[in-house]
Amino acid sequence: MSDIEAWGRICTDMKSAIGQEAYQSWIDPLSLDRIDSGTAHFAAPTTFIGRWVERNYGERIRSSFVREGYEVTRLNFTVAPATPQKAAVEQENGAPKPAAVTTGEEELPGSPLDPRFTFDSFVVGKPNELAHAAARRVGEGGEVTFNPLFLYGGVGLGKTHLMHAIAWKLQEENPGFRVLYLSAEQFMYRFVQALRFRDTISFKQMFRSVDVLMVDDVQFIAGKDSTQEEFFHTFNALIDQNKQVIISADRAPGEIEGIEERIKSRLQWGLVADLHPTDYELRLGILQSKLEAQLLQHPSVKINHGVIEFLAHRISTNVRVLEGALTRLFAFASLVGREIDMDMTQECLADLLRASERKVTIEEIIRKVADHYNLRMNDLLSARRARAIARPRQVAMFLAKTLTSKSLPEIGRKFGGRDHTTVIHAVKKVEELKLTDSQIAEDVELLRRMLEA
Ligand SMILES: Nc1ncnc2c1ncn2[C@@H]1O[C@H](COP(=O)(O)OP(=O)(O)OP(=O)(O)O)[C@@H](O)[C@H]1O
Repeated sequence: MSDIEAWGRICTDMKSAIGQEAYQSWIDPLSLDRIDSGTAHFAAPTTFIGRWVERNYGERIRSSFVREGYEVTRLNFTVAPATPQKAAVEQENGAPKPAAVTTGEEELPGSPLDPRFTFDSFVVGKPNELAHAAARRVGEGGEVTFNPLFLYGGVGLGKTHLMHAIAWKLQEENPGFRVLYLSAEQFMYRFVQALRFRDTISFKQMFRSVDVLMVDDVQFIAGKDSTQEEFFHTFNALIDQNKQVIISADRAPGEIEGIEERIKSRLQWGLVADLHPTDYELRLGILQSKLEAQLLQHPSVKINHGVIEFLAHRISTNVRVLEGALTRLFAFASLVGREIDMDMTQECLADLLRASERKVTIEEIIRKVADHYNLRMNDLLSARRARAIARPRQVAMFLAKTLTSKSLPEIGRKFGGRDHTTVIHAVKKVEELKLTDSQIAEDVELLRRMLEA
């Protein structure tokens, strides 16, 4: 089955679902370019059409792709004229062309902004509160206080979401602002094109004429000397004019290898804010907000209590994976007409659950337990039998048994060369205490969460 055939079938369904007129205005002008890494890439005649389709038909298109057997979690619209074949077909059919809507944005060669990535849809928790607060401040415009704003963090933690949210907010607050958002890869592509067509003057003029420049994934220019040089000049020119620059990367400026020292140092001039890995509470908050959208889209699907908590607990890699898991569950449930329960979750997400299994080590457990009870690690490994030490040691052994796949003798060895029967006794003891001693139950739960976060 080709991607195009699948898209053809989706189009036929859409036509009957949304009506000929809406179909003609919004869906027909799109052409599917390719599907890769969970994203369906379309060419759309204008940014406006792409944005409208995302807002009004995005969920429907994504779930239609899932029904066709594709794991599509995102749609990406790039402004491009209709393909020659499509244009020819349109001419033959006399089909009306969609009205071209010109937005200020289209004059700049940036990437389209995702309409879902706004501040309203960004869930804030401890791990991302600084980055969010800084992004909000910049989004509100006004006096430039920190320049550049440098946002960094691991894969799928919300850097692009925050960048888009800033761009939306800036455009909303200052409709005349020239905000240019693009990836570092696109920056390089534009630059190489300019060199090729000997048009670097227009390139420089265009980049220096913006009010706000946002460059996503700047680590991409590592090792690309002339692009770095040009980026450096553009960056300096804008900062000199007091124009806001916002940069994102997957690590802190000082840690990006292959970038000149002078650029690294400039990148640290303003505010460097990182997005930490998500914790359980943040993941729960994000899932709850995404759940609302899924329930709206699939009103007949029911989800059992505990499933969301289970996902927040088990999938701790990145938010994109978490979102994809929820989308997949809902698509599956609506397809088979069953409610989402634990069995379905385990079965449908087996691959994701396996991949995100976090390997907790016994050393980590000993360290965390010692910290928690204000002891030294050596106390837990010692032969001392005082209750203040023996109880935490039993808790640590219990956690080692339940959170790792190590055998009882191995655990015993790690705890100062103890016998496996001591470990069995500790596990039993903590299991009993959890039922009778609420303090122990709380300690164990807290430690488990910390270790699995
Ligand atoms: N705090 C959050 N609240 C709501 N959604 C979030 C949050 N963090 C991440 N997401 C969602 O997770 C997905 C991945 O986020 P995003 O693309 O911004 O990550 P990224 O950090 O730019 O990743 P990459 O390193 O791959 O470029 C997006 O759909 C985004 O909306």
